[in-house]
Formats: sequence, structure tokens, C-alpha cells
Amino acid sequence: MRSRSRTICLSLAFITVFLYLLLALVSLPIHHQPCDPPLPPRTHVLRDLARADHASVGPSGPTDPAHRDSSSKGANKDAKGRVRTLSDGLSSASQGKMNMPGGVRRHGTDRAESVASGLSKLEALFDHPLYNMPSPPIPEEDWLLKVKPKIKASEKSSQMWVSASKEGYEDVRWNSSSTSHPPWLRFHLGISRWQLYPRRDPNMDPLTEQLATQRIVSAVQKSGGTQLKLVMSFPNYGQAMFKPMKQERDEETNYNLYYFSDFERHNAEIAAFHLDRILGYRRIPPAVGRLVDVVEEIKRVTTDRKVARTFFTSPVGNVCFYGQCSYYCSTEHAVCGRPRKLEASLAVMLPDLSLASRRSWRSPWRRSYSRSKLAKSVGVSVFSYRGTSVSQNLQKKHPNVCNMDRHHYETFEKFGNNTFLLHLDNGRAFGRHSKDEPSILAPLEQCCRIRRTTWLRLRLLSLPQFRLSDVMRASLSHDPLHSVAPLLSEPHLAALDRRLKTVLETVSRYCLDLNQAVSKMTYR
Ligand SMILES: Nc1ncnc2c1ncn2[C@@H]1O[C@H](COP(=O)(O)OP(=O)(O)OP(=O)(O)O)[C@@H](O)[C@H]1O
Ligand SMILES: [Mn+2]
Repeated sequence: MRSRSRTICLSLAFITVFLYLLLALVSLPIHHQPCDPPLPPRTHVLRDLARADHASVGPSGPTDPAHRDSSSKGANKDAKGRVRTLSDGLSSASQGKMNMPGGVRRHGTDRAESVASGLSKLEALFDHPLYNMPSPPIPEEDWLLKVKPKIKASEKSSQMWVSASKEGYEDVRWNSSSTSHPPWLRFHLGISRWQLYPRRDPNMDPLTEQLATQRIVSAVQKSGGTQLKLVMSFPNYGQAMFKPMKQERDEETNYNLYYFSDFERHNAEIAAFHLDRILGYRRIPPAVGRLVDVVEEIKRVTTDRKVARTFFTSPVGNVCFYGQCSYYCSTEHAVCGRPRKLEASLAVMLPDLSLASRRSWRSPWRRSYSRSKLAKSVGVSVFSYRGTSVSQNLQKKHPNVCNMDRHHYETFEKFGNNTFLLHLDNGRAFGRHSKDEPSILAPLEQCCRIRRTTWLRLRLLSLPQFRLSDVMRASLSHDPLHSVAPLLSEPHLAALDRRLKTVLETVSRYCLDLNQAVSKMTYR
């Protein structure tokens, strides 16, 4: 009897162990990330994602081989060297000596430490294989502009446009050699079918430095759009779109305003450029912050009477102006210097429409509101993808981290519908950090398409060693306005991480057949 019960006990124990083993075997694939995409055929990126101390390909790793001229000699010539450049931080971080701007010290050692550690994360990010994938050379027809062959002296006088007033402008001494071109022209000549500028662009530092420091010789109001903005011109004929500061960094958009009456934020224009670069898209024109003297650099140089006649001195002695536009161009909404210095964003202008016309596409997910009906959900994008036609593009996934004001997209006409979408006008991004807007994810939820490289980069940016908020904080520390106050407040940086997590979760939750959802994407 006793031996029978012992046999029964032993068999029960044996069965239990067996069941445990079986359960463990079955549950292994469940613990495996359900949304892990298949390994891309040409890289071992996922393996790299898993490794904290991945092998870096180094700064001399693959760059865009097709960038027409990677030398920045000459382009740098007239830059004043007063501003920390985007790559300064990277090289000083790698040398272990941090030459932090004054602003960092002002905002305490904690912030300085997180900027310092962010700088090495940013460097590691741009060194990661995902940011250094080899790309094919760019064929001639994929460049937006071509340098015309030399014009004969006899044709010159009748064909060349001559400015009526050369006051303030430099004598032009450019020839077809790119070393003689100013940075803004090099930027224009570097625009291709798939991006506005190449990764690791040697022209980026001189370009942003000139936007931040060059003398402003003219400022006229830019027509179109709803809010005040000016086009600034520089002595070397470069131009920039100026958007003034209208809101303090820690203020949030008023909950009772629809997105289209929200203020445009100069810091959002700058932060969007940095974010776009970090995400690896390069489709937002470079934008920098600048403290502009409203008297010396606007009132005194403007030929635009509509702007000039709106200048006044406020009761506390600050110089203000408001221009003419359909929203917020009134004394109640004037932009004011302190007493004359005004924070602003300056974004490099794209080539003139007469040289490179653009096509405007209505976003299928744009927001529309009616006084009587409930809002119809529509969409937006900071993330989008290349590799299929624009019309297809617009109907596919576009999760956005920040901008509800994405009603239209522009593309360069020359490239037809097989090109990237320009992301102009980011002033209404970064309006709220305390509330997320889930409807922005509608395109992603509905279409479940995400470019493989986008997916991998997003996952990379969610890892602690490349955390999006850390690399954004570090990248923004290079902007000249960082010395006044960090471009994005900490709650906004934290919101970026939180929203990135939501995007990743959305893909995992809605795109069940993830392999299919990501594997169709092309590499670009
Ligand atoms: N960097 C740039 N270079 C050239 N053109 C630009 C640039 N940025 C914007 N534009 C053009 O100027 C127009 C107005 O700019 P923007 O959209 O920023 O103004 P806005 O007042 O915010 O417009 P809206 O109220 O329609 O949103 C854009 O539609 C675009 O065609
Ligand atoms: Mn706008």
C-alpha cells in the first residue's frame, strides 16, 4: 500500500516537472518581443540595438558619397566663429573636455551634467550603423539644382539680373567652383530627391553659424500664412525666414484655442529641425535661434512700410512691432524686445520658386473643425517615409510627436510624386507637454505602415543609452539661444520620451502582423 502511494507521488512529481518544462518551452516565444521585425538583410542592426557598447563605425564612417562637394573650406571663410556649432559639441565631447556655453552654467550643474552625457549619447547615435547605412550615389537627375556652365561675357550684361540697390550686399565673386559658394548656396545645391542635406554635412556648421551671426541687411514681411514672419537678407545674398518669440518656454497652449489659432513658437521651429535630424529624415530646413535687435536689425533696415509703421514703445520702454497678418498682428499681440533684444528663429530659405517650384499636397489627415459639428479626426506628420510615391505616402503611416498643424505638405515639383515631403512650418509644435493627443496616431493605427529604418531608429531612441530626450537636450545645447534658456523645457523633453513609447506601443498593438508591416519598407 505504502509503496503504491510512493509510486503515485513519484509519478505526480514527475508529471509536474514535465508540465513545467513544457510550459517554459511554450512560453519562450511569447516573451520574445511580438513586434520584433526580421533582421534587415544588409545590416545587423538589431544585434547592435541589443548591445549597449556597440562597435562604432567612427566619424570617418560612410558619409553620403554623392554629396557634390564635401569640403567646407571657403564656405567657412566669412563665418564669425562666435557661435558654438553643431559639430563642436560632438568633437569636444569625444575629447572629454566640455566647453559648455554660459547658459549651461546658469542652469545648474545637473543640467550641465545631463547635457554632457547627452552629448556623448548624441555622438554615439550618429556613429551607430543605423545612421551610417551606405546609400547609392545620387544620379544627376536627382539633384534639385544644376550649376549652369559659364556664361560668355558678351551674354552677361543682357542676361544677368542686377540689383537696384547694392547697399549692404557684398560683391559677388562666385564661380562654378563650389569652394567659392557661400553656405546658403551650397545648401541649395545639396538638395536632392530624398533629403534637404546629407548626413554629416560639412556645410551645416558654416550655414547655421551664418544664420546666427551674419549682418541683417534687409527685413521684409513674408506674405502668406496666418502670422507675422519676416524674410531677412544677408550681405552674401542668403535669406532666412524669421519667426519671433511669442511664448515663454514653460507656457502651454491655451486649451480653448483650436490648433490653428495657437501661437507659432520660435523654439518649436528650432527644436523641430533638431528632432528631424535626430530621426534621420533631414527634411526640415536648418533653423537657429538668434537674439535680434529690433531697432538696428529690423526697423532700421526694413523697406517694408507695413512693418515699419507698426513699431512703438511699450509703457515699460520696450520696443515692439506687430506687422500685418490675419492672426495676432495687433497692438495687443505685439512682439517686443527687452528693451530691444528679441528672441527669434531663423530658418534658411529654400531656393526661390522661380528656380525650384513646389507642389502643395493636402494632408488626408488634416484637421477640420466646424462650429456646429464635432471635430473630424485627421492627421499630421513628423515621421513619414520615402520609397513610394507621395500620394501613397500621404495615405500611409505618419505618427507625429508634436505638430497638430500639419494641414499641407510641399514637395519639389521637379521630382514628381517620387520624393520626400518637406516639413515646413513647425511653429505650432511643442505646444503642450502635459497632455498627449492620441488622434495624431490615426494614420499609424489605420495604415500600419512604417519604414523599417524608422522603426529601428525609434527603438534605438527608446533605449537608455540613446534616449530621445537626452540626445535632443544635447543637440539643442548647440543653439545660440541655449545661453538664454534651454530651448525645450524638461517637461517637453520628458513628453518626447513618453510619446515615443506610445508610438512604439501603437505599432505593437495595432500592427499585429508586424513583420509584414515593416518588411515592405525600403531602405533610404
Ligand atoms: N524655409 C522656407 N523657405 C522657403 N519658403 C518657406 C520656408 N518656410 C516656409 N516657407 C513658405 O512660406 C509659407 C508660409 O510659411 P509658414 O507655413 O511657416 O507660415 P504660417 O504663417 O505658419 O502659415 P499657416 O498659417 O498657413 O500655417 C509656407 O507655405 C511655405 O511655402
Ligand atoms: Mn503655420
